[in-house]
Amino acid sequence: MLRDGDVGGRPSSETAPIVAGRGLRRTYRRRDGEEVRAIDGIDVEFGAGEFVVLLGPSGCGKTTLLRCLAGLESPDAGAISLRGSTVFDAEASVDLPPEKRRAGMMFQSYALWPHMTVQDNVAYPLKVRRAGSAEIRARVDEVLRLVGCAAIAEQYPGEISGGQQQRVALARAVVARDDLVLFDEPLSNVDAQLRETLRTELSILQRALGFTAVYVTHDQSEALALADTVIVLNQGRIAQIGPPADIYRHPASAYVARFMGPVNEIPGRLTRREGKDSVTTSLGTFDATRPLPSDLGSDVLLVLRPSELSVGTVGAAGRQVEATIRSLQFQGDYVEVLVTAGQQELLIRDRSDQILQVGQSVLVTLPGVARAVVPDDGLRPTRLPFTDEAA
Ligand SMILES: Nc1ncnc2c1ncn2[C@@H]1O[C@H](COP(=O)(O)OP(=O)(O)OP(=O)(O)O)[C@@H](O)[C@H]1O
Repeated sequence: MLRDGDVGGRPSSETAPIVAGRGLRRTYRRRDGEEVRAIDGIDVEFGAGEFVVLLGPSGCGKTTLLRCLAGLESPDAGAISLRGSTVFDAEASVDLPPEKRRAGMMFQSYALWPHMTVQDNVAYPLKVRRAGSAEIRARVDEVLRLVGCAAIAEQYPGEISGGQQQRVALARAVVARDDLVLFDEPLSNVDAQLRETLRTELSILQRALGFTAVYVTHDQSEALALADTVIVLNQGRIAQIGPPADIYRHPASAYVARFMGPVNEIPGRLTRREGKDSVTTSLGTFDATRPLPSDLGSDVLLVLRPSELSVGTVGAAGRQVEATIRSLQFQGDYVEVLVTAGQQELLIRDRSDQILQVGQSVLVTLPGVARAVVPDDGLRPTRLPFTDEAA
């Protein structure tokens, strides 16, 4: 009964992806007349039960893409089909409204209605779809139990905590049991600790109910924690798409590497030894763990995460270089150590309990191989902490 809406031109198919978008483009004209391509030729395909995170800095087009899928925004070009049925096609002038796309939504801007109780808020999407009252009651009870809010069903939003409000909003987004739920930074207004709790709960709920989730965030740790597939956007285009571990360990560009967390970027040149791609840097030559897409002799950056380096572990596997400690910052679980090795600054996450001092000469152990190598874009990160303090 909840699923029999008219959803568009072509018949749905069992094997079709839940979401397929091709050639999506959306241009805005600013007040000053300048055109902004918020999304610029995007192709995507999401399967059943997949958790997809759209990730990138402010203004990269995440929200525009999500709103196009939701039907809240119309692309200028391209086509979108949901479950094999066309819901948008610029050429054929198909553009179904949001209520005909059968997608749950949890958007920052979709706050709970203050004049309705928790259970009425959650029941709303079912009422819009004209579900029967017994069905509504059963669904609302079930989903409020799932998000741990059964006891506050009769309260108004103003009478419950921020965390409870988020859980109720989540309940409202999933109550219709749509196989697609869209999230736009749903946790950005809650404090860090609660955000982690809520994202764990969301992840469990998504696996339990099995819907496809498309989730917008600019928080890379949220993306790594939640996603089956991360799509990193850069100026309206896809910079990289893949499982979180792949994107983190094998970034395709310096842009992606930097966005996924602190990095050491060691400039080098692509070389080959004994038939293997390698990178020659001021700290030595490192064999690549996989063939590199760049040409022999081209300028590249060897990308090393601070946790891949260690301080003072003589005899450890890998390559050791002499360095001087420039700065130390205690972070609880680890100490962030900034060293210089020749002209190269290196940031290290040291998890040992050793006593270190600024100015101390140490051996730093680097991995023996190059796992992440990207074309050198000529930019250098400004995010290394302590850089100003380093002598
Ligand atoms: N209604 C609009 N009118 C003009 N420009 C817009 C409009 N909406 C978005 N833009 C522009 O389109 C680009 C992409 O915006 P979008 O909101 O999709 O980015 P985002 O990655 O979601 O950013 P944020 O994380 O800040 O929400 C930005 O340059 C933005 O300024």
